Amino acid sequence: MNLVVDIGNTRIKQAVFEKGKLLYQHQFEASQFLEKTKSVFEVYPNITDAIISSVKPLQNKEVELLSLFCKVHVLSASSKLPFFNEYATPQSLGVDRIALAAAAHCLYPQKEVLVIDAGTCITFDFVDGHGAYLGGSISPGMMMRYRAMHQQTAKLPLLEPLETKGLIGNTTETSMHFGVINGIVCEIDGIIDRYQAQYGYLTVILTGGDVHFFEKRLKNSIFANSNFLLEGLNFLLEHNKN
Ligand SMILES: Nc1ncnc2c1ncn2[C@@H]1O[C@H](COP(=O)(O)OP(=O)(O)O)[C@@H](O)[C@H]1O
Ligand SMILES: CC(C)(COP(=O)(O)O)[C@@H](O)C(=O)NCCC(=O)O
Repeated sequence: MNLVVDIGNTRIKQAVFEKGKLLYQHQFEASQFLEKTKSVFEVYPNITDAIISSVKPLQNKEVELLSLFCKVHVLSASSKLPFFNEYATPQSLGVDRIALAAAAHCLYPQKEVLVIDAGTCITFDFVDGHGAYLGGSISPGMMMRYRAMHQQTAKLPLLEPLETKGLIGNTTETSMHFGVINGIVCEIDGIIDRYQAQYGYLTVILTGGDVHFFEKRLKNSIFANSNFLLEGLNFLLEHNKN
């Protein structure tokens, strides 16, 4: 059994896989790492290997704790990859984006795949049909847009995201909600259109914590998969076992 751990900028995601099948997945805050790690090994004592991917500086104690229970692979620019990494600065590429590219390549071999991760940031990552990861783009995520408008203006309130629909906001709140939500929807559809104009038919995956906000609002057809990154980590763990 494998344990995969994805430390994102907002939350930690943890999952257990057996023979490629996801048995369990859970999300929690960074402060709960110790407690959640101990409890996953209590429930799944047959975990033999783990992979940890962190977009934040990794604390030694996190790796040390996992190493008490099983063999641990820390995902980095030096890990063995199942795809060709053509990012011009591979050392600076986010390890979460490496995992997304691995899932794209392993789940959709010989296809052009665009992965959109709506998390703390919104990332676009493209893998071509020859198994080459070309890169993509990074833009502010949904919560970041709400927080930035509040923090960098005198009058705009800090709003919680709202699953509302409309075009013309006639209050401060609806203007902000429509600006954030419609802005992201148009951005995602517009970027998909541009990739399609360049590459023809694409498989498009939408993942990340905010997937539910956007999956039904897009004009392009996409596959929503909240566990895509975790699946990519499981492929990378298998690929890096000796
Ligand atoms: N319980 C939750 N705690 C924090 N964020 C949540 C929660 N549920 C949904 N979200 C949304 O998920 C987003 C983070 O997505 P996620 O993919 O977990 O990010 P990251 O991988 O960058 O940590 C937040 O911006 C927020 O809008
Ligand atoms: C772009 C990111 C901040 C996204 O992080 P997330 O929103 O998934 O927490 C992360 O992948 C990162 O720190 N990347 C480093 C820069 C790069 O990928 O080129």
